[in-house]
Amino acid sequence: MTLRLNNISKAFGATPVLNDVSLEVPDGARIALVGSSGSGKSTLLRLIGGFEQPDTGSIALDGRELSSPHATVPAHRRGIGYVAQDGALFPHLSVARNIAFGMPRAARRKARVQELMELASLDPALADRMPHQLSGGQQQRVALARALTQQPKVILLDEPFSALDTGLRAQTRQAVVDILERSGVTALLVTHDRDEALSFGQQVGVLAEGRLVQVGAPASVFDAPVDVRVAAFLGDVVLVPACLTATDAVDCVFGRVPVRHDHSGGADRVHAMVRPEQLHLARTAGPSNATVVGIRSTGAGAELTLRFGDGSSAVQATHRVPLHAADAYETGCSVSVAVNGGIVLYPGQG
Ligand SMILES: Nc1ncnc2c1ncn2[C@@H]1O[C@H](COP(=O)(O)OP(=O)(O)OP(=O)(O)O)[C@@H](O)[C@H]1O
Repeated sequence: MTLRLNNISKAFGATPVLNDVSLEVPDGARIALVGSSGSGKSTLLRLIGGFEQPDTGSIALDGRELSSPHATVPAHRRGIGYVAQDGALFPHLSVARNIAFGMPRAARRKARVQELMELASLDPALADRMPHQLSGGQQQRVALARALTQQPKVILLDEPFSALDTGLRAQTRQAVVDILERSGVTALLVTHDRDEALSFGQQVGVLAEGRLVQVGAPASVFDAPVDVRVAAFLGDVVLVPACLTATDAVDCVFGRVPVRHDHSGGADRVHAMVRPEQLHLARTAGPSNATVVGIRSTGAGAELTLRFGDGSSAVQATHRVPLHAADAYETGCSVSVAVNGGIVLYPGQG
């Protein structure tokens, strides 16, 4: 069931919230939309779910228009399931009754509830528990099982893991991905957590101030962000002034480095972006291009603050090293830093 958003815009009063958003979610795909707080993520889900109407544009599911300037299909007729941030289970109903609640009365069979609990990797022994007797991760899986009872064509997940602590969040996310995969349902997740977005699905979309600024496979969006803002939103960045040579390479503080993606638009001044994970460090008594100006223990290792260049053009970056390698460095020491892989080029400031 392909979900298609065409040129969706939405304002609340005079405040524009979504601006010309188009997106195609292919049948059975999982897509994560990531954006900072207030970027319009929940509003977009609410439009797809039918809880709000777009000002312009249309939403269609497998060619059937759900929202358009001419017609609107009410929320309960869209075949779209919704899982909220806190799961929103009925506190006075057991797990089994929470799940059965979403089923048509005639279909409320114990076997079907058990089937859904199994699909959601929920121990059958939990069937009679009340929501407050479950962990946060179990509550989210019950919420997902309940959303699946109506056999929706699409499931919308609104920051479903944000209330969980770090370990449980990753574990529950993987469980939910497995459940969605088994059920084959098309899923759209919104989150402000970049790691969550990058590990959820086949595609990730970045929302910034109501615009969908980039959509693609997680690795390609992480590797070739369209601008510095998207780059910094999805991961740590090191941005250094660079000089474009004639041979698809730049000269910068790291020496001559190949260009992997050029988003500079032919600007006179350019900046090279690398991820700190690409840096390769070696302590040196010979020629160096950086100085260690700070060392901070992170438990599992150390985070080095490096300064490249000098005076007004100095750039600072942090780089993590494992525990066994941390002893090789001290504040003030010189290091030679090389870049693994190429750089991404953006217009420079000024
Ligand atoms: N019903 C409403 N009436 C007026 N303004 C609204 C309404 N719903 C959302 N907004 C505004 O629209 C903007 C986008 O809100 P939205 O909840 O979609 O953002 P979000 O990206 O999901 O943020 P968060 O991550 O904080 O939940 C915000 O400025 C919000 O205040």
